[in-house]
Amino acid sequence: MKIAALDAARASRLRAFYVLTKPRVNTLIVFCAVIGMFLAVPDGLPNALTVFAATVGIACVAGAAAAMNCLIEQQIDARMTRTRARPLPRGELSPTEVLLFAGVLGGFGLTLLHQAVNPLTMWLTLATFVGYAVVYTVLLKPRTPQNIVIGGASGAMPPVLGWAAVSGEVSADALLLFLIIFAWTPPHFWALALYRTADYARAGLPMLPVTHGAEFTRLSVLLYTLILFGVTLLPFATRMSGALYLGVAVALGLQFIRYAWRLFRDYSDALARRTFRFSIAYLFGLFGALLVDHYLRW
Ligand code: HEM
Ligand SMILES: CC(C)=CCC/C(C)=C/CC/C(C)=C/COP(=O)(O)OP(=O)(O)O
Repeated sequence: MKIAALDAARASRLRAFYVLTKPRVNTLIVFCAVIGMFLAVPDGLPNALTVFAATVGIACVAGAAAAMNCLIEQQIDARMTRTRARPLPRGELSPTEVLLFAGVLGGFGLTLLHQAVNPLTMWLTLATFVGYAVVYTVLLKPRTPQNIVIGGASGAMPPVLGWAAVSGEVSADALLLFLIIFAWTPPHFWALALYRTADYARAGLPMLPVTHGAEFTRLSVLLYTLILFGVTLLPFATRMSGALYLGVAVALGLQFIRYAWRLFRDYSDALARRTFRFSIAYLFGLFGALLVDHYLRW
């Protein structure tokens, strides 16, 4: 009986560490990095060991960045309905444990990238970590409603990291992939912020719907969705990708614009929630199409 209770306590602590790494968000982050690795090889497949080490390394550093964000924002998280069940506000883990966990996980990831991938990828991943855990979380998020536009630069880095891991350089094509996620982030986040405005206001965070109101935010979502549509045409325009990619990008893009237009004209929290969920399926679909198109043209 006692042993069973101990096992359950250990399992729940392990689970708490896992939750700290924001595994669902980071699944898409790592997915985009892996696609970047495959697209970096003009014809053929990337080296399997490099792909494996880079994937594990980037995932570990991204998990460490998420844990640092949870550590820095524990008081804020305690005030928001969406985040108050996280391990720190619930008291499941101590701040020291979280700091150690982030240090070990991030240190392992960076060492792996340096030793088994290349130093460029390690430095770019470290810069992405600092961009999210320090520049976005500490400096921008509590200060300006443009926090996620500027901070989005670190979220847009994963395909660049993947590209650098396999090719040892950052090419113009990799920067196109960066631009796609950079333009995608505002509609992704502001759709959520629209139906979580009360949460952000309670936490004292200057998110766009809190500082500029719902209507301005809905207009901003629509404008960024249009910009995103234009940006997603660039891989085809530069011949990086072919007709299959173009077809998927246009179909997904029109659907995103439809969501954003309806959100602008006829707002409801349910629609904002659906738009947010669609934004995630959209990015999975778009990056999936880049990969399939790459190998069909090969
Ligand atoms: C500054 C940039 C970003 C901000 C502020 C942001 C914000 C958020 C927030 C607040 C959530 C809800 C998380 C939760 O309830 O636990 C979320 C969910 C999510 N985000 Fe983002 N995001 C950003 C960038 C990204 C990027 C770059 C990706 C992937 C490439 C991404 C993928 C996801 C996914 C997959 C979810 C769904 C998680 C779930 O189902 O629980 N986000 N995002
Ligand atoms: C090293 C590497 C690849 C790092 C990538 C990490 C990264 C840039 C993630 C951005 C996506 C993310 C977790 C946003 C959450 O926003 P938030 O922190 O405002 O959300 P919250 O309110 O749920 O805490």
